Amino acid sequence: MKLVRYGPKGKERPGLLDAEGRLRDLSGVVPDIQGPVLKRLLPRLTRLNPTRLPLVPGRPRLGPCVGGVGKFVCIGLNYKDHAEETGAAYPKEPVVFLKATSAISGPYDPIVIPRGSQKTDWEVELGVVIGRTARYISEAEALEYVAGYCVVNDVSERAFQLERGGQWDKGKSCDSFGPIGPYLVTRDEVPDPQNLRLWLEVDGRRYQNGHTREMIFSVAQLVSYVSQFMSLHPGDIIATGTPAGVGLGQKPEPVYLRPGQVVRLGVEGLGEQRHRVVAEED
Ligand SMILES: NC(=O)N[C@@H](O)C(=O)O
Repeated sequence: MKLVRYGPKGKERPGLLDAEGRLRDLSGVVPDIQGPVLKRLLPRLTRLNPTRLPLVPGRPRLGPCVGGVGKFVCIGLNYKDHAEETGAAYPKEPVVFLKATSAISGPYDPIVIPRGSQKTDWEVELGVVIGRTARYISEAEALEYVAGYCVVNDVSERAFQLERGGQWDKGKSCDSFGPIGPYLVTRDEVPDPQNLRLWLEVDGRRYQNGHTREMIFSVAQLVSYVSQFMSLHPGDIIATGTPAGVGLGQKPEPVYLRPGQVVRLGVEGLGEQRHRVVAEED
């Protein structure tokens, strides 16, 4: 099932795409697609007949595919080719950092270049949405705690991240730096999260072309690993790292986003995002 949230920013309603790709309203079934609701909704989905749900007229904006996200956990350097392009050593254990949830935006919302930024960059990633509270879980059971998957762009300001001291979070958390969606694709539709192509283009030029089989730490390993350090709750998201081809890694010189450019990215079976790049208004 492809779950969506549609409508104006901050007033999104729950919906789903039916077999013909038409948008249906889910608000008679659940108030939103988020944490505790997600936990209740998932078992009911198999019994739901989408053709009985009201069709949504027009083409409303799609918002972030999960609302009220409690934690946006990110994994760094999880693809060898990306670690190499940034000159970093391969991690011996997953590199974990947090992106502020205020960075979350919709799949077609603009990417806003923050004030003072010269180095705003892109990162296509497979996003994992947690469906059940996970604490000290094993790798073998980890995928049972996953509600589904979505496309994530881990937008990053490299100077804020790498040149301004401290940890990475400052360069990862600016408003609009966490587009998620268009869909939350439920786990039953993604039999193997390690078998998905992922790609990203800027103005039609393909920069990233990766595959989740190249991850250093698999989705199951990551969910289990993170759960050893913090409890994961329904609606929490783990962004699983990016393959090679980010702007920072371009040769002979890095390439960064400029206002007016268009970024498109996708993960096989999970849909595509499209963002216009704009400057922050003073
Ligand atoms: N370099 C960097 O920020 N990397 C990551 O976020 C990543 O590997 O996904």
